[in-house]
Amino acid sequence: MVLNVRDLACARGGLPLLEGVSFSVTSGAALVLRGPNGCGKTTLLRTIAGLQPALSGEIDCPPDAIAYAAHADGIKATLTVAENLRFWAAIYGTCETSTALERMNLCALAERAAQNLSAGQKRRLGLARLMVTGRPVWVLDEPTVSLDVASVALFGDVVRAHLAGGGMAVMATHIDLGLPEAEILDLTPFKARLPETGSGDFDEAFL
Ligand SMILES: Nc1ncnc2c1ncn2[C@@H]1O[C@H](COP(=O)(O)OP(=O)(O)OP(=O)(O)O)[C@@H](O)[C@H]1O
Repeated sequence: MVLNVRDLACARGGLPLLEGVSFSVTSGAALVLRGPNGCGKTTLLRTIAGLQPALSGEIDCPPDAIAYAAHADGIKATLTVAENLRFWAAIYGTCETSTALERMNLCALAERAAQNLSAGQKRRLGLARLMVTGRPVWVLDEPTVSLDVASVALFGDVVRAHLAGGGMAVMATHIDLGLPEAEILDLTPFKARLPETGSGDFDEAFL
């Protein structure tokens, strides 16, 4: 399987952010998006995940191949940890949740309501969800926020195992996940040019 992105342009709030973005990710590979705050990493990931349309360009990947993990963990507050994973497994038509519990160190918390988890524990549960989707393309937006050093290492192992099993990952992260083989794509050169207004830098100063 290959995720192909060709000459993609995307916008947020009606403002073009990125243009001319092209890359390919194949099974077993990871791509890390880099760039300053506000450059459009989240916007690009949302576009790839199908949550918003591209301005132009192509994304070649079956939509049901993608599992997206956003800033919000997407967990059900009143369900327990185990119930959350069973809920997601049912949504995605899979059934095995024990591996995700184990690999994200959630076994001891399995019967705790998600609303009573700490921020890092919630994040571990949100990331465990990826494992029960059974989907090969993981699109990850700052997956390590709130995670301590041990949990970052745990998640790095999970991503490595996903890649070794033929999956792939596209992620925005400022943290080293311990994936030396991951390609880095700096989005800075793909900043969209502002529409011609005739007044140049004056308008840009207010955008
Ligand atoms: N809902 C929104 N409506 C309008 N503009 C938005 C919205 N969300 C984000 N933006 C703007 O779009 C631009 C790109 O935001 P985006 O979240 O994609 O950047 P980012 O590269 O992921 O940033 P960071 O590294 O801070 O997470 C920013 O200038 C931001 O203020």
